[in-house]
Amino acid sequence: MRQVERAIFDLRRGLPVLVRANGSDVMVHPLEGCDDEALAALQALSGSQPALALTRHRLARLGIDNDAAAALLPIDAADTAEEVIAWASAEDGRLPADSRPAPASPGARAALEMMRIGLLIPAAVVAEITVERRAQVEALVAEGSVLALPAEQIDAYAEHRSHFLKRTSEAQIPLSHAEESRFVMFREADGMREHIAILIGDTQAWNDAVPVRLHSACLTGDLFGSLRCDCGEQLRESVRAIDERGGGVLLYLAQEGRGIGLANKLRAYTLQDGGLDTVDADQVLGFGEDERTYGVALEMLEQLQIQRIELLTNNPEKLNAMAQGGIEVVNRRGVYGKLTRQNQRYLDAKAKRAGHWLEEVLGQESETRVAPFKRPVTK
Ligand SMILES: Nc1nc2c(ncn2[C@@H]2O[C@H](COP(=O)(O)OP(=O)(O)OP(=O)(O)O)[C@@H](O)[C@H]2O)c(=O)[nH]1
Ligand SMILES: [Zn+2]
Repeated sequence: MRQVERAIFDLRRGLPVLVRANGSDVMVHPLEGCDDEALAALQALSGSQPALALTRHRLARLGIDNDAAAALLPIDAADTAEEVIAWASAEDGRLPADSRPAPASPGARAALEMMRIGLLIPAAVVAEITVERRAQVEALVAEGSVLALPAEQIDAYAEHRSHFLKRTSEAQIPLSHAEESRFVMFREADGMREHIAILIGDTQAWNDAVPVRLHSACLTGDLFGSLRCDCGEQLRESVRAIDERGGGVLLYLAQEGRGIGLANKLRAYTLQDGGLDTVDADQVLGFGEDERTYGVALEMLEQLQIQRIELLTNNPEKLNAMAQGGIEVVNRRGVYGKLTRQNQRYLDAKAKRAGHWLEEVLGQESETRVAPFKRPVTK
């Protein structure tokens, strides 16, 4: 596992890494930080012409239907890094007319997975190592200049990361909306992300169905009171509501920007300023409408020995994730922030495109895509 973490650190610093997959090794360079020099270096080192690995979401944005999660686009020797970056992430990015996507190799798929774990733009330039260059590349790996790792390790990492949560430390922190609160910190095994469970009230006196809020981090809203979203108000309102209901848990999850990370969320905001809604802006960057998974939340609930819950959310996906993870959700309560001039478009998109139950805030005329909450069947 440690090799994956090291690789992600190198990629985040803009360095290429070598991914070994089924006997065909590929050199991977993140799209972020890719320039003409990097393209030329990748070509020289690998002995082959690099290609661009893109997600299905980005391909859809470029007008290409792709059943698989990713595909590879050829990069011609005459193409500049600026053009390649535009294909991968510009709102008006267009492919050359003769560009045809090829199926993504296991190495390319693993490359995109690393970009996602590293919270980079999910696009990478990959180049297959030719037989002639193999010895030279292996020498670089042996001397420690290039890091190498097998594609399977990256797949396994993505699958298992939620199962290695360590309860690291805790403390009593009285909050203005809930004086009796205890912060319990959990760290993922790789040390890259930390999540916090805030235990509110006297845990011995909690109701049989524990009020639970799963709150995904939003630095801009939670901390600075951004008016672009409703997160900060939902956070404080949840703490208050949990306290009022006799105590429960707020899981503060390191899933900034629906899982795409703060850097990408800021990019997405700039795209929204150009007219796109929150879902389309993420798609331009290569992301799906919601990149979050709730394995970490389920693991935290398990470690806290919570099995029956009342969930504070307007998001049907969270209910599904809990029910599918074996948690019994006996009830749902909405949690609302104020409607503002600046967040109306965002809340509209949440209701219309992701089916969030926001009629209370937006008024009855807002059409939501899903039926009201019915008690889900649990295992
Ligand atoms: N990518 C992206 N993320 C956003 C945007 N606005 C807010 N977010 C993120 O959306 C997430 C909202 O998380 P939550 O408040 O837990 O959940 P929710 O999906 O709105 O569902 P509720 O439980 O009903 O509040 C946070 O991670 C925010 O950072 C945006 O425009 N783009
Ligand atoms: Zn927010």
